[in-house]
Amino acid sequence: MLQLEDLVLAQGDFRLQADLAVPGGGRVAVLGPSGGGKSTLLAAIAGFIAPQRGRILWQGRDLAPLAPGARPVSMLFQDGNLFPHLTIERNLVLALDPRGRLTPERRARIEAALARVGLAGFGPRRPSALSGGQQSRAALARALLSERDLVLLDEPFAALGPGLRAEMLDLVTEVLGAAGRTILMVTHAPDDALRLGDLALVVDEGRAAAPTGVEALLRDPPPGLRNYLGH
Ligand SMILES: Nc1ncnc2c1ncn2[C@@H]1O[C@H](COP(=O)(O)OP(=O)(O)OP(=O)(O)O)[C@@H](O)[C@H]1O
Repeated sequence: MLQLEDLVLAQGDFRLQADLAVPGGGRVAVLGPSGGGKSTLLAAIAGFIAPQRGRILWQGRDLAPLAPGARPVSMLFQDGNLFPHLTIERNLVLALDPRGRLTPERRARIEAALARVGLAGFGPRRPSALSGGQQSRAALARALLSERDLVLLDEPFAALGPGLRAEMLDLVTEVLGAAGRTILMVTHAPDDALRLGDLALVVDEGRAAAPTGVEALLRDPPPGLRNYLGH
């Protein structure tokens, strides 16, 4: 379980409060208007922003003393998930060894992860030789390899067309969901929220609300979300 206990985050004049829990293995869409604080929330969980107050706990353990790299968190952004000068294989080995040393055993694990996301044989290529969708798949393979319990996705597929986005979300559910990962994904698209899983949380007016059922939330959205969704 991920617990945000009496949390207050600050970015300049902006303040965000959260007091909520996400069940282990949950797949949660993070919804809310632009500038509401969705990225701020994820950045704090990943350890890029220190809370002003409160605690972030994973399985009862306070994450405060842990630097971002030591947290049980892997993060996917819209861009910049892969180092452009490294092959896919070299990018992926970083999930297994921070110094990037390839061994036959690591090579085999990388190839298996690539096959899992439909990229068998792509290891020797550089990211620039992959399409946008393939790059997203490679980033997912890295998250799978890293074996970190919490996966935070900040609009990772926003640049992809609707068909490809749906495919990637199914892959997230199939590959990371099946591995028991707890997933928080920022999205602006209600369809994506429904596709990801059964929970959603709203970040609006300085507060991150507790996760609730995504279908009920979208059927009867709170006022801030209603305006944002154009209801
Ligand atoms: N480094 C910073 N310094 C000062 N203010 C910041 C900083 N980063 C973000 N903010 C402010 O914090 C607020 C929340 O931003 P955040 O990026 O978390 O929102 P968001 O919900 O992810 O928005 P979007 O959907 O547009 O990506 C905004 O008002 C933003 O201007």
